[in-house]
Amino acid sequence: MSPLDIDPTPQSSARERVRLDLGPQSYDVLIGRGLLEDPASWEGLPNSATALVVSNTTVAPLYAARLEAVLRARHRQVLRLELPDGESHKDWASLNLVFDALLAGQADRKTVLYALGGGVVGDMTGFAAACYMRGVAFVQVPTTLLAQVDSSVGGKTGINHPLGKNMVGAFHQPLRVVADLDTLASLPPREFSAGLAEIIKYGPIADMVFFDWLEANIDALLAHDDRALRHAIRRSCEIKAQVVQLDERESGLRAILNFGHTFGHAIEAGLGYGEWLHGEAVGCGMVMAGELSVRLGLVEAGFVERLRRLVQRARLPTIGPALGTRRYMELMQVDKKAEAGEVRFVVIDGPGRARMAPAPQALVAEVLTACTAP
Ligand SMILES: NC(=O)c1ccc[n+]([C@@H]2O[C@H](COP(=O)([O-])OP(=O)(O)OC[C@H]3O[C@@H](n4cnc5c(N)ncnc54)[C@H](O)[C@@H]3O)[C@@H](O)[C@H]2O)c1
Ligand SMILES: O=C(O)C(=O)C[C@@H](O)[C@H](O)[C@H](O)COP(=O)(O)O
Ligand SMILES: [Zn+2]
Repeated sequence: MSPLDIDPTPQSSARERVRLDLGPQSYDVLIGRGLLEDPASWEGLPNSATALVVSNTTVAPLYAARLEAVLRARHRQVLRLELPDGESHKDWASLNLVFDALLAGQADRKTVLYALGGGVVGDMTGFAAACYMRGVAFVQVPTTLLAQVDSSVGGKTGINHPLGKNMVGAFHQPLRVVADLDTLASLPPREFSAGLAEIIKYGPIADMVFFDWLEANIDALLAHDDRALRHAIRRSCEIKAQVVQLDERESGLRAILNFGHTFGHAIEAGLGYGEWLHGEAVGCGMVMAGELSVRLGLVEAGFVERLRRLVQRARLPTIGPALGTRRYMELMQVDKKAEAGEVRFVVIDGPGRARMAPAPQALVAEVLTACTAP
């Protein structure tokens, strides 16, 4: 059997560990089953007086009690906050609810926040932790596939602005990431597919062996095959860790993790946050950015066909909404990678390699015409 094939063995209880080497801010990403209730997952974290579990109205009823039970052995006071669910609530109002809960609970500088949920909860909790008393510690407990392979790792935190995605935020690394695969059992299929988009992303930008593996195993992933899931999550975290270690604050290289996001964020903001999931917008955005790379003469059309096919097999859209070319252009101006008014895209510079590049407006317009609904 090739090492890339999946052996249909029963679910394993083994835990895996990916290390993010960031000097004094280094931390582990733990990946496995039963991690929420396992005291070993939390060993070594501070035993401060207060812990605040930040979750939302969907995830808290499913998993907060399990996490709190184990945290009660470590913290005298374990508080819980259930935020409203959804991308449209990744805003100042929700952020303020976190500060309200911290102040009402007399949280001090040693308080630890636990972000229990998907990327929305994780990004907001991290940002609240970065701000409260000018910075307290937090732990990521991701419960979506997308959060386990991407958002919980790397320390980007923040909220949306009506005019642009993640426009207000901070870099603030967690103390640890505890990714319990058991939580994925309750994840709706559409959300699972959204997570696959960020997994697929790592192939074209960094690892074509992984891309080949994804082509061979996308159906196993959709079926929640344990070995496939573990491999995909671990490899995604390894690649993200390598990139973040080299360029934590995105002065250059880290921008490759934004492949598909210039188009994708425009879709999310243009529709009003929440109509398309972040992963859906990124899946479609990667195909658009791939098409742009072809038009810039950087990669063969055949490669983008492979990417499009994989995105489709992951049950993600590849045709963007009909916002109109001018509106797309306006929305993309707000992208954080733009410099002096010039939008820069992450392009594929040959399979498995990415970089940032400006692009002539005419080519971007061509891509939008080819890849959006009439
Ligand atoms: N910080 C980063 O590096 C980074 C990276 C990628 C994405 N993001 C951000 O992450 C967000 C998207 O994250 P997401 O896809 O996790 O969305 P999300 O946080 O909105 O979660 C998706 C949905 O699944 C529900 N849910 C979560 N866990 C569940 C579970 N185990 N069972 C059942 N339902 C569950 C949530 O309540 C929500 O309704 C976006 O805001 C995006 O900008 C950040
Ligand atoms: O970690 C990163 O760096 C990423 O770009 C990961 C992205 O998947 C993620 O969506 C991130 O939040 C986008 O960052 P932004 O700076 O473009 O808002
Ligand atoms: Zn993303």
